[in-house]
Amino acid sequence: MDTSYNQNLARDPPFHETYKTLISNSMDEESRLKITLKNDLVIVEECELLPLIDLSPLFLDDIDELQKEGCKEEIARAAHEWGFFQVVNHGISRDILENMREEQVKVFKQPFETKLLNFSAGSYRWGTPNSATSIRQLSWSEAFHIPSSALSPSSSSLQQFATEVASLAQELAEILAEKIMGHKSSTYFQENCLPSTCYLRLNRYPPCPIASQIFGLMPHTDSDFLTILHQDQVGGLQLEKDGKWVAVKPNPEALIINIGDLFQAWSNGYYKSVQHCVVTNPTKERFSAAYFLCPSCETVIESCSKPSIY
Ligand SMILES: O=C(O)CCC(=O)C(=O)O
Ligand SMILES: [Fe+2]
Repeated sequence: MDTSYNQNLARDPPFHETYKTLISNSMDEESRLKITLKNDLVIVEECELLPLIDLSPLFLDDIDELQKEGCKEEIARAAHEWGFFQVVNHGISRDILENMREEQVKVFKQPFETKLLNFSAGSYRWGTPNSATSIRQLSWSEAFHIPSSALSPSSSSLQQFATEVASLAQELAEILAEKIMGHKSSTYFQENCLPSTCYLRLNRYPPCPIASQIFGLMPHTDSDFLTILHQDQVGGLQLEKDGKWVAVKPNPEALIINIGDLFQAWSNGYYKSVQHCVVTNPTKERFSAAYFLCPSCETVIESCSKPSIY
């Protein structure tokens, strides 16, 4: 066995050992039924259609109002029709993104035992809680879940990323609110989504030897207002569109935005919180970082129009 393999073993969570029974049961089941994950919903080719929005009109001073409004309209339309979109010229520099990723890789390179020390504090998780009864309920990934306010200056590139991405999230949320309320909105998101309630999730998806059968991250919707995601170039993110899984093609210049359950409720169903998942890769590890715009538990969320469907 070579050294790099040993190093990987030391840092990877013990998926195989822990889920031995579920994995071997599923192997038997697969050979009997010839099923794979991909049979659940039809997969279309990597999606070129996912809206890609140039945000530069929002940040340029010498741009006319019409162009700004056009950009805001595009954002609202994508949130309504897809619940997911990509943005370029988002104002977060390549340096900040690269430094954040470098720091993220270091955090995950720690030995598994060291990462586990954060487990009880709730900031580290791997796999899926013991409740899984089938291999399809497992996630082949590990993650750090960090409230923005807990980022220490020693993790300055993570902090810098969180600060920049937080202000982009606020800006997008205000635009979405403005478009649905029909007037410039207030400071609602600034007041209710504070650094202590918003958080950063760093995800790592180790290569998976049984990639066709197991999710990297099970299908779910996000429960926040909106999420901003930065993924690497490996790919694996899929979202549900018209009853199909659509693969999101990585774009090195883009950040991915998705609407969460709270915005869906707040907008009375106008903006869509869409199911998404991550599929595993047999040979490559994958990293992503997500910022979740969340209010405090006391915030009352009411639909902005009546009759409310929630
Ligand atoms: O890793 C990804 O691409 C998606 C992550 C995600 O959906 C999440 O952390 O909620
Ligand atoms: Fe998600």
